[in-house]
Amino acid sequence: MDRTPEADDAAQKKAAPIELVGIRKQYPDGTVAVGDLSLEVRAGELVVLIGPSGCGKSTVLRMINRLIEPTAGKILLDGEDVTRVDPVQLRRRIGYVIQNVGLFPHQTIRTNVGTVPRLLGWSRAQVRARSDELLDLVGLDPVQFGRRYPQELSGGQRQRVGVARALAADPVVLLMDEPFSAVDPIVRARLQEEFLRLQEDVRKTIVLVTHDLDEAVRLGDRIAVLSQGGKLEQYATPADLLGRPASSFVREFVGADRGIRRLAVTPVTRDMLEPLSGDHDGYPEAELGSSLYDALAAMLVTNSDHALIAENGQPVGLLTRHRVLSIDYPAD
Ligand SMILES: Nc1ncnc2c1ncn2[C@@H]1O[C@H](COP(=O)(O)OP(=O)(O)OP(=O)(O)O)[C@@H](O)[C@H]1O
Repeated sequence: MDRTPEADDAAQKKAAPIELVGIRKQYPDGTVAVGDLSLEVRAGELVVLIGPSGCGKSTVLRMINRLIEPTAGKILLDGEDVTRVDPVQLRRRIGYVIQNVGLFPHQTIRTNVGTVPRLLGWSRAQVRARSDELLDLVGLDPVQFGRRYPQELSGGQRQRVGVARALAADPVVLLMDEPFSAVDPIVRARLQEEFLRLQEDVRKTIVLVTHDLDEAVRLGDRIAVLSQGGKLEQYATPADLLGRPASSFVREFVGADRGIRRLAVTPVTRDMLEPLSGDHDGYPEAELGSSLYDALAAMLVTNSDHALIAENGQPVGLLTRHRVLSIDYPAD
């Protein structure tokens, strides 16, 4: 989507940066869930926390909105130390979406979405207008769904209501803990797509926890890989993480099929192309900037060794199957 710098500025003001400085969480029984973690998340950035079960991902997330109090360290939201802010006030600025959504079963969808605006003392008319606007934004018709109860919705629809509710008071940060894991893989892929489009519009600062590397690669601007005790193993863009794992832990974590995953985050660029020559009838087409994965898939489906690459509909060169399969892997 094209955005003017002014529109970007306006959007950015609705999001705030987060900085974790040496945070630690030791539970009363002595378990060190997070030892010493520092991480900065830029305003409007979507950062994914990933790592093996029990490595401290949820603990980190819940320290940001103070559902869990850190044992040491600082968490700065827009430069302000969150431990000095009243937790209730803080949570109104931070949307929180969890796996099973946690909708109130005896309230209608519209009432569920309006929860925080109501707490903030908005008028009935304002709350209703905002709820309907949000339902629309997440692709649910307010007329059709507004008066239903949560159990009258599918899992995927409930998940969208959870996102709408978290966005209702226009928070500066959205925390999401396994938001899409309760739905089947097809619905999940659709929700992820819709969510990315939504993020284009709202540009919140988002910290999302997942177990699913494909989800991390698809959604994250940057991915933080954690190991036990909340140790930060690598913090990088999806392409960097897959292309240059920083340690043997990360290499193992991203798995043997990282090459294929990497194709999905590497765009077709001009320097990969061979000049146009002769007859290219029958070659599959792909756009410059589309992923190598999509270009390769088109070649495989048509059993062709070449794809015709176009920019704005105009052919600009040829990509070969060999070139796709020989993208560089910097020495690990
Ligand atoms: N209240 C508690 N008391 C003691 N230990 C706890 C408590 N809550 C969590 N832990 C421990 O802290 C560690 C981190 O837990 P956390 O839930 O943050 O991990 P996670 O990475 O989100 O795990 P998962 O992916 O399985 O959800 C785990 O070893 C967990 O057993």
